Amino acid sequence: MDPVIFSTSIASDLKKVLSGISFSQLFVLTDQNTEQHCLPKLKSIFPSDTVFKTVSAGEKNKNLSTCTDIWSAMTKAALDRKALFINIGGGVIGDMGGFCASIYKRGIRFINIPTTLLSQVDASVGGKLGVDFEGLKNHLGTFNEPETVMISTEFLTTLPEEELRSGYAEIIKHGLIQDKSYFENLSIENWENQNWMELIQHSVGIKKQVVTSDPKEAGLRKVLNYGHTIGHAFESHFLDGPKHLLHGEAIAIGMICEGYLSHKKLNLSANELNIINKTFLSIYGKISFAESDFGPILDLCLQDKKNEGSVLMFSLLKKIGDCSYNIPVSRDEIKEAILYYQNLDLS
Ligand SMILES: NC(=O)c1ccc[n+]([C@@H]2O[C@H](COP(=O)([O-])OP(=O)(O)OC[C@H]3O[C@@H](n4cnc5c(N)ncnc54)[C@H](O)[C@@H]3O)[C@@H](O)[C@H]2O)c1
Ligand SMILES: O=C(O)C(=O)C[C@@H](O)[C@H](O)[C@H](O)COP(=O)(O)O
Ligand SMILES: [Zn+2]
Repeated sequence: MDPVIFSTSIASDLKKVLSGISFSQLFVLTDQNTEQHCLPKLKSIFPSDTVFKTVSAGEKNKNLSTCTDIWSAMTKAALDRKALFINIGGGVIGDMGGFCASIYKRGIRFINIPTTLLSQVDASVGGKLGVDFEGLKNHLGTFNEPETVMISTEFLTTLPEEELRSGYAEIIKHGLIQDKSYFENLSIENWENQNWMELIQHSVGIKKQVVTSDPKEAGLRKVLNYGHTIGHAFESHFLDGPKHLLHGEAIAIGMICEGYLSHKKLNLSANELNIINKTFLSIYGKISFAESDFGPILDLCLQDKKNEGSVLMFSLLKKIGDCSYNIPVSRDEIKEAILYYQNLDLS
């Protein structure tokens, strides 16, 4: 069975899925927003002994302390190894809940119901699970696939616009790394009004094709990380402060900086670099930061999972729709790329 179900009637489809799985008990994880906006769409179908657990929302709670809280709730409920864990939420809940399920009693099965655009187009597929640690993105984690992923655009109706916009960055990424015509057909000026299901299905198709050929990121899968070396560094650096960036906003910055590196190191044409810059700047604008931010952001890049020893390895574009990986980049070149972003003209 294809583990990804595109649903137009999420409650009845989940009921059907559950009737086909034998489990001892259900454990349902939400965050405070998905408890309010998404759980009510499904609650009536859960058996009366279902255990519900809600955690605080957002990236700053994607950590071991929240995992401990989740594992305590699972233990208190005496979940056995035939229990089924259901994640209802965005990428934070999917990554962290999947991780908690995969570790508890050496692993119980889980289902993902992604409720943000970002988690539907990207985090839904590929089995990357984990949490942040000591300020580093997804530093602790594992690969493990859910039993099923159920995607419904019904959830997007309550999603704040900035979260929709954040998810759109991963859609643009999919075009840039693998599919030029997908990128060219995105209506950037009118990005809020799209046929979301069509885009989700296309993005999931691209992602599936990549992760099927390289599930554990030995090689090709690194292309999905375009924009993420520098993007994750920005996301981590600004996590606790007033300039907090959503994942998609951070990787949009990363994709501009890494577009510059692509131009410098792989001859991405000036014209295509300009198109990439205009695309991201028109949707995400520009953030400003100080000279004092550079050092910590560069240090964070040193911890990227694609690096080999002390060599920083990037995924960069040869042209739009064609991404290479394992490209060594020096600390000075990263600094130059961030300066390039800082000096870009918004007009
Ligand atoms: N595993 C992967 O392959 C993968 C891929 C991409 C991103 N990620 C990770 O995903 C995370 C980002 O995911 P995200 O953008 O979904 O963030 P998120 O999970 O924090 O969700 C964003 C916000 O939207 C709220 N929300 C979720 N669904 C809602 C709904 N339907 N209505 C109203 N509010 C809703 C959440 O409570 C949260 O406040 C990052 O941690 C990133 O590292 C993982
Ligand atoms: O699925 C992948 O592989 C990706 O790199 C997709 C990214 O969009 C996603 O943000 C992922 O969580 C990043 O993984 P990491 O290995 O850089 O932590
Ligand atoms: Zn991402």
